[in-house]
Amino acid sequence: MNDFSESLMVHFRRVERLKKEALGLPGINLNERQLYDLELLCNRAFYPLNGFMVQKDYESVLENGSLANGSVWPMPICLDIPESLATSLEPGKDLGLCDSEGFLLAILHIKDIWQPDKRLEAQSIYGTEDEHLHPGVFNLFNKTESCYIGGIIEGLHHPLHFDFMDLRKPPSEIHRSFTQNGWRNVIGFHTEKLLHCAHKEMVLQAARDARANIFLQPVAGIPAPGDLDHFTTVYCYKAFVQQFPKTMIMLGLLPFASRKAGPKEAVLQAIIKKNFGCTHFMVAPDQADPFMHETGDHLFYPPGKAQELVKKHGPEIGIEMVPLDPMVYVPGQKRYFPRNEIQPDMEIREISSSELRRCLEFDEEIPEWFAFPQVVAELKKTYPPRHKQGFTLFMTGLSGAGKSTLAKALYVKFMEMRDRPVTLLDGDIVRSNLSRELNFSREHREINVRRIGFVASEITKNRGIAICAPIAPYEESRRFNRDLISQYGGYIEIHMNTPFEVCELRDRKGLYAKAKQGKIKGVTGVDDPYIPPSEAEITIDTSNTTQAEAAQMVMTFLEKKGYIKTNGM
Ligand SMILES: Nc1ncnc2c1ncn2[C@@H]1O[C@H](COP(=O)(O)OS(=O)(=O)O)[C@@H](OP(=O)(O)O)[C@H]1O
Ligand SMILES: Nc1ncnc2c1ncn2[C@@H]1O[C@H](COP(=O)(O)OP(=O)(O)O)[C@@H](O)[C@H]1O
Repeated sequence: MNDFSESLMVHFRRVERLKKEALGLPGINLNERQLYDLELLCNRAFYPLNGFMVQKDYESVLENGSLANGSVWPMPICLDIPESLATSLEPGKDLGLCDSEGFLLAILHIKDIWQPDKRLEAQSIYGTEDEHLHPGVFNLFNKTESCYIGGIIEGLHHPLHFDFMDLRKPPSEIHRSFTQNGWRNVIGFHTEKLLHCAHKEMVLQAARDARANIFLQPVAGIPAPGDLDHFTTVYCYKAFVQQFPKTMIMLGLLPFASRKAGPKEAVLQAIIKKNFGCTHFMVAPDQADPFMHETGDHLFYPPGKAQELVKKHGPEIGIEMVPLDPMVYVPGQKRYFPRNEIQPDMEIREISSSELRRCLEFDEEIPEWFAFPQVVAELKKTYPPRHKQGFTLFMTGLSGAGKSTLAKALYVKFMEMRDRPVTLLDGDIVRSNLSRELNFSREHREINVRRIGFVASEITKNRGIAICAPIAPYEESRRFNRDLISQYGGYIEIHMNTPFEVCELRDRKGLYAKAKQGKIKGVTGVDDPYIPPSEAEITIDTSNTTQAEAAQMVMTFLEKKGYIKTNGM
């Protein structure tokens, strides 16, 4: 047996022994954030940490920005557990750490269990206790359990990933590749943004100044609402890397749960980059700011603070800070300039991320000075122009307001267009198929409406047209659906605000008559409320609008917003 197979055997025996030991252990299924932390603890990206923090390290981090032994460490890496579990555990015992399906990944040898002072933590790490001002504080107060548990970890398996395995190499392998390639100076570039032409100039400038190669390490972590899916971003990064000479740059993904703690998080990123073998670390003025996608006036931390703090701790960590100076395009000279070198008389060009998204949605050209065509091609696969995206028409209103009639008219129009699959989710159809067991209580109506929203979101995601026509009397479930569906395509709420008296007169199903006679209770508009939508895209009163006019109003809206092209209709 050679050395390699022998060490593999030792590893398998250890895993088998630990698995047996773990059979009788209490266990906990980790959430996404905890899994990312565990992965970086196990693969040594968080070196010198060898487990979730113990109490004295945690307190020292909050007080001094270092571990109890004095080595720089800016933020807690703690495992939070509910109090009910904490009271059943004790130091000296073990806890199994599992993924969301209960698959055992590691064993924690418990050293400490304590209740943290979250206000103190918020103030020390984020610089505020106001959860409305900072998403990291919001998560700490609302999405973090009340007890922390610390101790050394013995890893059995790495958390499972099925995507981009070639880009998920651990620090030891990446470090080895640098050495094999003969790279002595390597600049780590940690990013969560899409990268375009100006970024290439910034990276080239930094590489020239430091005579270094580049390790581009985008974050594969927990997406914020409105973020692109990470499949698209990774393909964009691959396309970006192709713009450099092959021997200059290497791409790797970092499984990392960002806390958006600005300067302190930038120091943590610097430690991680050092552990991957980088000698330099590129830091943006707004690095890890919770509002880094926005303009300078909206940032939470003072611009440049992250660069300052990394520079200060760089010598101790063993990594040199390289400032990433934002560049802008000057069309008069057909080149990029650092923003701080722009003179008042120089004309500059920029495209914000929302502007870029708008250009993609309306199929407008994206200038080559801004983005590489290969990156744009990847973005276009995810953001097809609006007329190729899916969308949901969500009609809401009293029974008899004209929802089904309009829904059917539109269904026929879209079927005639034949460019996207169309699904009609009328209130009655849903009630007799998806929601047969539900009644008309508030709770059941909310479930019913959310179910419709879920189905519509799947249809929209797959680029179809969903036409929904429930009463949907409450704002909560309508808002829930709006937020869910708009992630995948268009969401257009149509308020059918036909007056109650008109609906009552129509009473095609005899619903109102039965309510009047006291035969049924909880009828919307009679003895159950209808809360009108506050932000409907279209409002239609069918007491003074014909069926054809109502359909035309919707089609005109869709055309104006780019969701349909009506030539030939
Ligand atoms: N108590 C009560 N209140 C309101 N409506 C009632 C009730 N009982 C039965 N119906 C009939 O059920 C049809 C579908 O209702 P929805 O599923 O759209 O309602 S909800 O969105 O869940 O509130 C709805 O269909 P439409 O007339 O097409 O709106 C009603 O005719
Ligand atoms: N734009 C309209 N103008 C006149 N009558 C309408 C219009 N839309 C619907 N109606 C009539 O109102 C009644 C109820 O319409 P329906 O579409 O079934 O309402 P809902 O689905 O909101 O309960 C039907 O008899 C229908 O013919």
